[in-house]
Amino acid sequence: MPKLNIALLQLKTSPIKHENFTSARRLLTQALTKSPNLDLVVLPECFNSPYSIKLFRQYCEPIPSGETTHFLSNLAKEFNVNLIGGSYPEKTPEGIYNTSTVFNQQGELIAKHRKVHLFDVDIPGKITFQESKVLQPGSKSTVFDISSQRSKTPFKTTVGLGICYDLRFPELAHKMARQPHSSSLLVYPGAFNTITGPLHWELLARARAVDNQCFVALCSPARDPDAKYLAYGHSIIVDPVGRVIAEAGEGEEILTCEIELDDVNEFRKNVPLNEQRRFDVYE
Ligand SMILES: NC(=O)CC(=O)C(=O)O
Repeated sequence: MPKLNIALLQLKTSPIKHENFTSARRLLTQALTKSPNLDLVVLPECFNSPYSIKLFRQYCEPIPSGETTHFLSNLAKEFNVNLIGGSYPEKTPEGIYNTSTVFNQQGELIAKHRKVHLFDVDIPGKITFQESKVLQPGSKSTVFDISSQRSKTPFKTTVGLGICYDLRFPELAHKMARQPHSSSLLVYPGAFNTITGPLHWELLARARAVDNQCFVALCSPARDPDAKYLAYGHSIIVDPVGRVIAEAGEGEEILTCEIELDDVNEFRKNVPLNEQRRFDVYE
């Protein structure tokens, strides 16, 4: 039975970029001490800086030539682990993107996702956030294959990747999880907040898992009570049936879980939604 061992590193971000690198390395070291068979490690959205419209410009860097990409690539290679580098602001000639990079065990950049749906909301008296004031939206869905030689049960599987607000859009998840990609796991580095987190974080993770009959993993930054933006925390992993199989609290934490990849095919066989869809009716 192929099993994927995953760790979500719910780290507390600092305004000092290098402190975030130190935290990522420290948590990864602890995670591997606890679970030496880790196949995939995930960092949170905006792991190298505070999540702030005012700061994206200050922290942005080119990918792959910037220091954060170098740091992540070296980390993946040094620890011999597949790594989803949360997200960080990417500087390009056409503007800034909120971008997630993925590295294999050799430290090679194997995928890059630019947040497609920008977090533009206004809930009066509660939260106003307008990513589009500073960021450009990505225009592609992202899937990639990972394999692992670390695991006791070597495997190859397809993973879909979104960032935070992307989670609210079932169409993007469907695209990543249906044929021809058939992702068995959808990963979203995400920084929901203390307003929308309690309302929708778990609900959306479970909804995307049930819709697509796959595992869903959301990796949040830890909550920092002194920060302007209060991240929700509660990094979470949901199985293809929609059950929460691991959940963190609010503070800095490493969430690890063993994912039985065969559960995806089994549940898709038992409840064959993919064969039963009626696109003739929906279109
Ligand atoms: N921060 C986000 O991109 C999304 C979010 O907080 C929400 O959808 O709620």
